[in-house]
Amino acid sequence: MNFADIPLEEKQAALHDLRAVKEQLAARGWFPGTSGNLSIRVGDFQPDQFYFAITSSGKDKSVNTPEDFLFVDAAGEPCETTELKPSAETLIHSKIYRMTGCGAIFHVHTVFNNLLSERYGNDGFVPAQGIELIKGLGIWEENAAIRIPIVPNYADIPSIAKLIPGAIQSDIPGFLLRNHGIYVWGRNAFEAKRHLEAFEFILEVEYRRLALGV
Ligand SMILES: CSCCC(=O)C(=O)COP(=O)(O)O
Ligand SMILES: [Zn+2]
Repeated sequence: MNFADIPLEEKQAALHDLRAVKEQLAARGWFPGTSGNLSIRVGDFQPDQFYFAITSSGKDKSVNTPEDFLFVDAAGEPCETTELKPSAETLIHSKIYRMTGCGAIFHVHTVFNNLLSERYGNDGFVPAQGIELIKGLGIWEENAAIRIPIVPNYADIPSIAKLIPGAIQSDIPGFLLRNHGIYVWGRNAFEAKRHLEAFEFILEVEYRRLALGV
């Protein structure tokens, strides 16, 4: 399927959903200092041919403008002639889509995801157990224990993208970038947002457990 063959209504729906999620996450203060990026995939998926709408690079994600999003292909190249630049982290989104076939990917920087990725960075994962919101990740086992993967952070985004296949676990829809932020994904925007909120809740509980020594 070529980009031009994807129905206009589907593209407009993706932009509508991206704007709604951007506003909701901005209201939580999850885009400090122009950080963070969001994407939603459109059309059919093949590992080497797919398309997604993604936030433009360097924008204040807490304000709405006509230049907030653009469509790119699997290589991260804009689908249409535009002055806009896709997120600097577009290749990370592209690699996650390629590996998972998911429908939406959200990335935010928060204090809790930064602190815990630093605390557990040498272990390669943040352990979490006994938190009801683990079910928000789609894991419904009794007293589930999970390990949230941590990927080293580099200024060179292709170097990060290369490490992503090793960090993707079939049952954990996200990973931390050390001292940087969190990436989450889902079949659609609703699921990816649920995963993001669940991860952030879990990380805050684990941080506070460490702080309280409980
Ligand atoms: C200003 S934070 C550094 C860049 C970053 O990590 C980020 O999430 C935002 O980059 P983008 O190009 O998507 O605006
Ligand atoms: Zn980032």
